[in-house]
Amino acid sequence: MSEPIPVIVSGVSHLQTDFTDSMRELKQLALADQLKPVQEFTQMLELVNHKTYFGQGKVQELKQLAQYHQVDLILVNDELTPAQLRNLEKDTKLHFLDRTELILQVFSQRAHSRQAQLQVAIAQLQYQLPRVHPSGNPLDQQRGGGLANRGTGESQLELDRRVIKQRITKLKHELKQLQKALTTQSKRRRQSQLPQVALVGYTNAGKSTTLNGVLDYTKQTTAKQVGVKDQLFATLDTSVRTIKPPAKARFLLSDTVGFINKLPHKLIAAFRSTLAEAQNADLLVQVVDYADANHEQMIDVTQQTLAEIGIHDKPMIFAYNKADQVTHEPAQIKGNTIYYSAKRLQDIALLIQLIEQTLSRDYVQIAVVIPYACGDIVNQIQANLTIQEQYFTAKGTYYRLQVARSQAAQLQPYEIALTDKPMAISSFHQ
Ligand SMILES: Nc1nc2c(ncn2[C@@H]2O[C@H](COP(=O)(O)OP(=O)(O)OP(=O)(O)O)[C@@H](O)[C@H]2O)c(=O)[nH]1
Ligand SMILES: [Mg+2]
Repeated sequence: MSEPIPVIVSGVSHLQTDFTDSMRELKQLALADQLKPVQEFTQMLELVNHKTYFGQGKVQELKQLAQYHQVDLILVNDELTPAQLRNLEKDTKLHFLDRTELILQVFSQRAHSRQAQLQVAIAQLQYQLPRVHPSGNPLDQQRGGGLANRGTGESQLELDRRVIKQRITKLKHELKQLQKALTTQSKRRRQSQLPQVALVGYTNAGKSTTLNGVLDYTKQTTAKQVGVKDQLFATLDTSVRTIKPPAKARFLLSDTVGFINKLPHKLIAAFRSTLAEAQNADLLVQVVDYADANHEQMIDVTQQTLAEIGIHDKPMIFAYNKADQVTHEPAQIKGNTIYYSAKRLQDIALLIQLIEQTLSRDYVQIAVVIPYACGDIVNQIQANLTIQEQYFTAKGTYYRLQVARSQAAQLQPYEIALTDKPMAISSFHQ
């Protein structure tokens, strides 16, 4: 691997209380992008300078500091406007990467599936579009993989913009095709009649570790474990696993992309479909890094981001993870909240119990008659649902079932009244 590029991490403090944490997070993002922060540079301003972000004098100071440290890449803790970016690069001959572009770069390095790659590429091109400019700064050629500014004047600029727009259209088209196929998969999962539970939360909270813990606890050694890393945005794709707790009803558990403060809006929009599993879920488990002093703000960011992608009013369990770093007490459940460690199997057992309890609160009893021609549905019921009674009738198989409300809705075409018990036949011949 090549040497990490040294960078100065900079930002304007608007006198907000979480500025230090936000700068710390910017450094973690830098590390996640294989950059090496060597110096911090901050300015206290009520409002950022609309032309140069920092005040004019401060920009010269930054230039000297960069020379001193022999650094030519500066990270900025906010999203710069196209004009601020252009002026800063012109005035200093340095290269600037703002928080948005940095997050986009980290995402683009981590994106493995074609869907994630397309989503990030579209967000990156949309970010670049208003920022292409004929500055003549050779560093600009690094931005956008050589696609963007070549600095040969207006016509080249227009050409670049057109090329970017065409690429966006092409990628969006490809994404749409791909999503059609993925929607079919997700629909099939919904038809599996299993309740869907999604792990959501701030990046690095321990969502993937929790999913792996649940797989370990339920001894599902054949189900694939998901990647875990002490790094921001280790997970970019949604993974779904069927959980089979011994002697209990099964459910689907999905691991999703983590959130972060000031997550670029374009990226949120792009990831809407990746988060479809969370949108369709019957229950969300918000994993929180209890050991992080800033965890309350992380919960706020998660709630806001969920609202932005249209997820409101879903039943939610608050899962305060990494309790091992906070207390020696064993896991505890208080209402819809659990304090646990994803690394302790006995804690995972308690989490599964809370999930089951919460899901079963929403359970109903129904009776259905499934025609003999609908073998698929019979298989799904036999494999996944809690069957209380079952026998053959002249019209099909009778089942009395204990199911989540969402599952009941899917079986509605076959539903009969619980009091209405059709006559049994001893066997059937097709
Ligand atoms: N001490 C301790 N560390 C934990 C616990 N759970 C997770 N971790 C660590 O926290 C780090 C992040 O865990 P992940 O499971 O990758 O977190 P994530 O929420 O999936 O993160 P993203 O995919 O980046 O959003 C890893 O280094 C884990 O080993 C825990 O209960 N206790
Ligand atoms: Mg993860």
